[in-house]
Amino acid sequence: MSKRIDVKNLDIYYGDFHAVKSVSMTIEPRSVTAFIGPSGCGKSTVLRTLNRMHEVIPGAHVTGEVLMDDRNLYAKETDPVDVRRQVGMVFQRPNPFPTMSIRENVLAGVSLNSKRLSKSAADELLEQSLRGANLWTEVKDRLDRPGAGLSGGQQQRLCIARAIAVQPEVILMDEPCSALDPISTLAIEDLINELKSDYTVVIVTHNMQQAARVSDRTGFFNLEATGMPGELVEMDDTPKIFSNPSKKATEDYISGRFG
Ligand SMILES: Nc1ncnc2c1ncn2[C@@H]1O[C@H](COP(=O)(O)OP(=O)(O)OP(=O)(O)O)[C@@H](O)[C@H]1O
Repeated sequence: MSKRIDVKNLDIYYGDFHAVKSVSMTIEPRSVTAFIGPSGCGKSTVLRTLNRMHEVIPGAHVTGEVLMDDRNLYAKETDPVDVRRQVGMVFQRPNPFPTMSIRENVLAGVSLNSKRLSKSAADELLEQSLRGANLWTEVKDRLDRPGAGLSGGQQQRLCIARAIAVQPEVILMDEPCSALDPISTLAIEDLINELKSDYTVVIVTHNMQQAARVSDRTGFFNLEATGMPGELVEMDDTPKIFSNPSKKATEDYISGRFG
């Protein structure tokens, strides 16, 4: 598990609108990479191209390449459903399936991928995924209760357990803590730190302290003006980005001079 991603000359469009231009970067395996930058610069858009969720939007398309350990995710023969199984995603608002129990929520993706599991294999995967998401001890006595009955932070960890259950290589997180209180946020941050020993993790965050706390590498995105495409200004080791960035725009942003 855990793969490297190489993005090469990626241009991203919504119909005629050129949203992000010419992104090239490497995302290292077993590490956390954070995307930061002002609103509208394309952080979430870039994130969604890493598991081909972008193209689900009518008219949306990309040019360029996204390679996962040298396999082009946009090659003709690549099945986007398979890509999304290998590259899982966690969203801003926890989104457990409201009518499903905790158990069903965790195993939902596995059933969708039409894997038939024995009861004991399903139980094992359930426990392993919930433990991986640091939720097992809190829910082990109520696995058949609705997932929607958990607190916001627990629901987000349930969504992470659901993502882990299909055994992905990469986990994408789009502002996973923005709907959570500070205690739940810390729980998710601790979890992100643990997840990187098994997965490649990419997180979009508005919170620069969070990027500094959880990530090994940080990419700063920016756009020159409204209506212009966003671009990756620089990507480097997180301590370097926050203490001695190479570009003035990055320094202005992290020192709060704009954004
Ligand atoms: N579904 C869509 N259809 C058309 N344009 C879109 C769509 N989603 C995003 N955009 C546009 O693409 C650009 C980048 O948006 P994106 O949401 O990726 O930025 P962001 O950096 O993640 O912003 P934020 O920090 O506010 O979430 C913006 O101009 C946005 O309006």
